[in-house]
Amino acid sequence: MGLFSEKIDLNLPESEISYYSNFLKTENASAYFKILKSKVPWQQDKIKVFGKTYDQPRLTALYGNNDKAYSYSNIVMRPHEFTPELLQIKSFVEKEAEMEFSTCLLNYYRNGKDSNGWHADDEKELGQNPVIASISLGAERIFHLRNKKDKLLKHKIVLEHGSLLLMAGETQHKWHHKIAKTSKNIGERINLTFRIIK
Ligand SMILES: O=C(O)CCC(=O)C(=O)O
Ligand SMILES: [Fe+2]
Repeated sequence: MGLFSEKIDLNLPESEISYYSNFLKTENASAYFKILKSKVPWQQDKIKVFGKTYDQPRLTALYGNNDKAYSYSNIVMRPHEFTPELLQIKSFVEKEAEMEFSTCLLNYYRNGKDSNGWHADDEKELGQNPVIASISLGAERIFHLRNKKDKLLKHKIVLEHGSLLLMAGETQHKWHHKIAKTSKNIGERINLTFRIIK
């Protein structure tokens, strides 16, 4: 893990969110990016919006230590077996979060046009008050948070290469989050979100 990793608590109401820049050393983060980009069987899912079918604006993959599927927005994902690199990252994250995860959902944002719309990770198979641990590799993207009840209550944070974002407590019940599209000419990004699927 990075020598200068520093924990920042976001201190937003109705949430428990902390951010660690340089959670992974830059060179390790770059090596993970490269190997995951080439090794992961990235899949293109379809989403349905008002009855029309579109390509989801990013590629994804699911890894898990059980065979439990993960379903969200009409997509059912089946897990692959963890690879050595993912198990290594998982163990770093577990040490910081002081808990074990069963599953990792990976997102591959090919450029600034790829995105992840407003949502909460509140599916019932994630359990009550799920802890979500999110590692960012590659291009920086802005992570937007918006309170579900008070939509004027918003926050944003830049997710840097090698960073860790931890969301816990009632965050998923009270807040939505998204990765917005950007017209900036930016590179690719891989995101890993560790979860427990029951
Ligand atoms: O790419 C990110 O940082 C967020 C991913 C996310 O919210 C999700 O997969 O549920
Ligand atoms: Fe999410």
